[in-house]
Amino acid sequence: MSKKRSDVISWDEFFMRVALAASMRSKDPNTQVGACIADTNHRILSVGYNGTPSALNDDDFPWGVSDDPLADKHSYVVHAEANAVLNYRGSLKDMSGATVYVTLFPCNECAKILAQVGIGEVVYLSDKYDGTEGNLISKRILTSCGIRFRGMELAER
Ligand SMILES: Nc1ccn([C@H]2C[C@H](O)[C@@H](COP(=O)(O)O)O2)c(=O)n1
Ligand SMILES: [Zn+2]
Repeated sequence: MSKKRSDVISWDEFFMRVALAASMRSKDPNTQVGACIADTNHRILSVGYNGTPSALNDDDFPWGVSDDPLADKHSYVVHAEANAVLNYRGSLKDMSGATVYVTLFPCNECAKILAQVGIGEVVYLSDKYDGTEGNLISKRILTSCGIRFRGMELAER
């Protein structure tokens, strides 16, 4: 009788790879972000990536950055974490204590949304905006709300 496989990927790696796969759907030429929300029973609740609202034709909107808010992508893009929360079709109560796996550390706006739906933990791959104003505010929000956060790395496969 053959033995079961023991070298399976961890839950952390599995959910982060789902988030990474979601990020590959992003049309943003500079920063592609994916998020995967998993509950305490290791079930995926929702997935999202950064993009314009689905009712909006993303060919008609800017993908660059500008001093003019009308011509700046940030004015039109919904963040990956926000989309993951908004895409969920179940009861928001299910998100209580859930973990969000995100390829980029959440901004302060997303931190508020994650706090409001009761997310318990944030696991992130990159923190490339570490130390910026928004990043510091985000960390203050998460810490004050008792939301744990930790970085992780993905091995090359
Ligand atoms: N936690 C985050 C942070 C940013 N995003 C999105 C918003 C933009 O599409 C892009 C950031 O663009 P950049 O300023 O780096 O050119 O990433 C997100 O979805 N989640
Ligand atoms: Zn955000």
